[in-house]
Amino acid sequence: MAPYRNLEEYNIEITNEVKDHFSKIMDDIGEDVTREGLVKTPERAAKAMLFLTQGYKQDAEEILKGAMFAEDYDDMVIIKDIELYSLCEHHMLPFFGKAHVAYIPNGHIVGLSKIPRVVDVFARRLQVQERLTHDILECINKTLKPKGVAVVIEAAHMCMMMRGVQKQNSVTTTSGFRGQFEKIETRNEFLKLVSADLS
Ligand SMILES: Nc1nc2c(ncn2[C@@H]2O[C@H](COP(=O)(O)OP(=O)(O)OP(=O)(O)O)[C@@H](O)[C@H]2O)c(=O)[nH]1
Ligand SMILES: [Zn+2]
Repeated sequence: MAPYRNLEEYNIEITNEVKDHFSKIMDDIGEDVTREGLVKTPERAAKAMLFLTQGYKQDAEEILKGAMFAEDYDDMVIIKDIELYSLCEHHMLPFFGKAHVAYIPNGHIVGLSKIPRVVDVFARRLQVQERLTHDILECINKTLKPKGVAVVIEAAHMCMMMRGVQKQNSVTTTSGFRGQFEKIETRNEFLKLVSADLS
């Protein structure tokens, strides 16, 4: 399913239900939901929440299968610095950062844009960073069946910044490696290329 772009793509019934819930929350926190600036806010918030969680309606394997091409190339392919925005499942506050994904083809390469699309399918759900990392890793491993796949995510969590422990500069790094990336030399080559500034 394509990302939401305009009104018609939102299911009216679900949008209205989520809108009513937001209206109730705003009332519960002490706002006057009838004041001018807030009249459309429950609907906007409902659409924003549905946009940010649209990954539940999308099929990452289908996205990859849609652009797999037979090719002999069997060296490392790295797509780095893929920006991501997700919502932590504990507080439903954003966490955001970058994903670095690599794979070593095994007869098939995949359209490059499909890797960031897969990242988004899993990021646009309620997540923990660890599961997000593994969801991306396992999807590529299962669908593309490469010789190896690696995923590293670096992210900052708003629930640790705006509230709770209130640490502004901590970054969480998670990683997963399958196949040839389980060998230390391959993994190190990937990590070296990801941290290199090529500009
Ligand atoms: N492992 C992991 N933890 C996360 C992630 N996002 C948020 N958390 C943590 O989830 C934990 C939930 O802990 P609880 O003690 O149940 O919640 P809390 O009382 O709001 O905790 P504080 O954030 O410490 O105030 C917190 O430690 C969060 O930092 C994530 O992606 N991965
Ligand atoms: Zn959280």
